[in-house]
Amino acid sequence: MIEVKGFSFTYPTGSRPALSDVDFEVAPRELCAVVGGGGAGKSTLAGVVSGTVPHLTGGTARGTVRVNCRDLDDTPLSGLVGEVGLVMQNPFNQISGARFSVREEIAFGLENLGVPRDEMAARVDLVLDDLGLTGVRDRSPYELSGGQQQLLAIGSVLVMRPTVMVLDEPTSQLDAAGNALVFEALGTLKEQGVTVLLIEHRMERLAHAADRVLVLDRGAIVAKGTPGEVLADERLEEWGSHRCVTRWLLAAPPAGDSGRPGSRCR
Ligand SMILES: Nc1ncnc2c1ncn2[C@@H]1O[C@H](COP(=O)(O)OP(=O)(O)OP(=O)(O)O)[C@@H](O)[C@H]1O
Repeated sequence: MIEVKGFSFTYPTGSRPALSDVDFEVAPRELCAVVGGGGAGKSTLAGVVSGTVPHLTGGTARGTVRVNCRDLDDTPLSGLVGEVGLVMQNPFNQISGARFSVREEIAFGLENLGVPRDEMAARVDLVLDDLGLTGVRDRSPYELSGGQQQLLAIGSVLVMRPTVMVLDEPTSQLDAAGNALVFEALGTLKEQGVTVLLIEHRMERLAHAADRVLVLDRGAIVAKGTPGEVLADERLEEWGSHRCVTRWLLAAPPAGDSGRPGSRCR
């Protein structure tokens, strides 16, 4: 579960806040998409929820960010391993380069944590199966397509069993086939109970994939709601995002939209 309340942040060299008074929650098993134009604050928000901002960047922050009821202000980055996973734009940059096969690459993080060999093998096989990578398990990560490499990046995070995953434009470097693979994987994450924050500038797939959509503009949330509500908003273009009005796009409400699942912190 992600809870962000009254959060503002300015980079050390920033002349204005990158995020201003941001408020939202994402419940367990929910996929919340964040859209907005260039410089709206999307990647900064991804960094905030994954704990790198302001821990690694410095800067001035106000407000609270809690993940699974833990205040990130008081939690060192090492304390988030296994709790929050981050997947970035370019899958190529996320491959360690230290392992020869897909299977070994997925096992890499578990090896570093000293997870026993049998458990590690079982967890890796499960992730390979969940993401449809079993057929390429013995291949070099560098022989995979862009979409498969992004699945590998997702798998390397998923194997750590995070309860929250943040994906910062995971499809921006991929072709249509790669896009489809990643969006399919997002469904798998949700099925496994992962809370997902997806930064995405392309709207096409959000109508069916997201439970909630937030629109950021110059650091502030200017709209939030179901995909049907937000993607049909005439102001989207003003905010630097393209409006999606085609009937087929909004025809089917996303699964689970009738009520928000999940729990609250006490
Ligand atoms: N490391 C940094 N130091 C100073 N300012 C930064 C830094 N990173 C981002 N900014 C500024 O913070 C604001 C928000 O940037 P951010 O990258 O979060 O937006 P974005 O919505 O992800 O944009 P894009 O879609 O272009 O990647 C921008 O004004 C940007 O110039």
